[in-house]
Amino acid sequence: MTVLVTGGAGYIGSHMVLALVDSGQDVVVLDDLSTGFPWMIHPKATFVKGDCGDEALVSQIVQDHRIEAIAHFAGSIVVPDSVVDPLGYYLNNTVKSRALISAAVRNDVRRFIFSSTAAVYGDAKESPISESTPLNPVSPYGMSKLMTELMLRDTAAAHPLSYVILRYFNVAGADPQCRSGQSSRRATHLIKVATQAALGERTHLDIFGTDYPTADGTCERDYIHVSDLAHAHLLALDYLRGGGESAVLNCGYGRGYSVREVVEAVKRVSGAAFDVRHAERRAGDPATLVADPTAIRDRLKWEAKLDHLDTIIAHALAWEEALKGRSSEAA
Ligand SMILES: NC(=O)c1ccc[n+]([C@@H]2O[C@H](COP(=O)([O-])OP(=O)(O)OC[C@H]3O[C@@H](n4cnc5c(N)ncnc54)[C@H](O)[C@@H]3O)[C@@H](O)[C@H]2O)c1
Ligand SMILES: O=c1ccn([C@@H]2O[C@H](COP(=O)(O)OP(=O)(O)O[C@H]3O[C@H](CO)[C@H](O)[C@H](O)[C@H]3O)[C@@H](O)[C@H]2O)c(=O)[nH]1
Repeated sequence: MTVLVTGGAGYIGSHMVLALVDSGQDVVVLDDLSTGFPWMIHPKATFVKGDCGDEALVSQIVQDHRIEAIAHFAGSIVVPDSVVDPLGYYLNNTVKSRALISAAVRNDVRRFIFSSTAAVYGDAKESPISESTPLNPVSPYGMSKLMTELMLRDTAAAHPLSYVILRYFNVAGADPQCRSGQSSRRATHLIKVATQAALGERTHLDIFGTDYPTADGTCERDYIHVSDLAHAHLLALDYLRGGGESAVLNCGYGRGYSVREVVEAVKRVSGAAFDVRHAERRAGDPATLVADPTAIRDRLKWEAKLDHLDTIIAHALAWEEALKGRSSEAA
């Protein structure tokens, strides 16, 4: 029995593949390499280059490899891009997820894990955010993910399919053994950008907005280590294998850090004093996004192991350093 990981050549999917292989499970990666990299694919995984929205291809993979569960990471992830190209995001994140879910149902795959996002909550009025906080995505990206959540819910009500939807807060860090990490040079995520500044790959770092209604005026986020997140996926898979009911679970630690706190921590951990500038607010940034992790702890018995900001930053720095040798390959 084998797990199909879509998007397994990308940042988070590659950590799921590591977690599966490390625990002795067989994996097929389906990835079109639009933002992923061939060298991110685990040598022990079977790789199929293709589109997760190609229902015939997915059906063939399921039959050839006796796929028991699908972990669906493939998608487009840049929030501002989704505002400029909503139809592209609805195609890649929603329409293609529909085809993948359809292939699962037609071929009797009964377990499905989906990468959703805190962006489904939009600018939430409450903190911390629980799964019952009202859903109000403010970007096509968030809406494209919410639509897939709803398709899964309705499909599971009509067919023998169970799912776990994981709503990630801010994913950061890299594999503690430095086997994978965030590799896109164009990444906009704060910790990635700050580590690049610390290593001299950027001239400076902009803090987007210093007048938010937070303790120090900068936005607060709940940063979760990518390997803790991958472990949550393993537990979700075991939970479904054990007959667990479909569930929607927030993934975060329940502790927020401001942009200034993150920048100071990157300076401390790296020992590098890079240039930090104050810039205008970035459109669409909520002031505070912090998860209430009660449900995932209760339901999956998930325990964070790497929940220290300095640990997340140290691993991100180590990966960024390792990437330097791959500068011609990372885009
Ligand atoms: N990075 C974050 O902070 C974050 C936060 C919340 C949710 N997510 C979700 O997690 C998932 C993984 O994100 P990531 O950060 O690893 O991004 P990523 O860009 O590194 O990985 C996405 C992978 O999917 C592949 N892909 C894209 N479209 C495809 C398609 N149609 N068919 C096959 N492969 C395709 C890409 O080539 C890439 O390897 C996404 O669904 C994203 O929405 C990410
Ligand atoms: O150079 C930078 C980069 C970011 N920021 C700030 O740092 C905070 C975090 O920004 P990120 O870009 O790292 O992450 P986001 O919170 O915007 O979004 C991420 O987390 C969300 C959930 O919380 C979604 O899942 C989304 O897909 C994912 O990109 C924001 O206040 C942002 O304005 C800066 O000040 N300077």
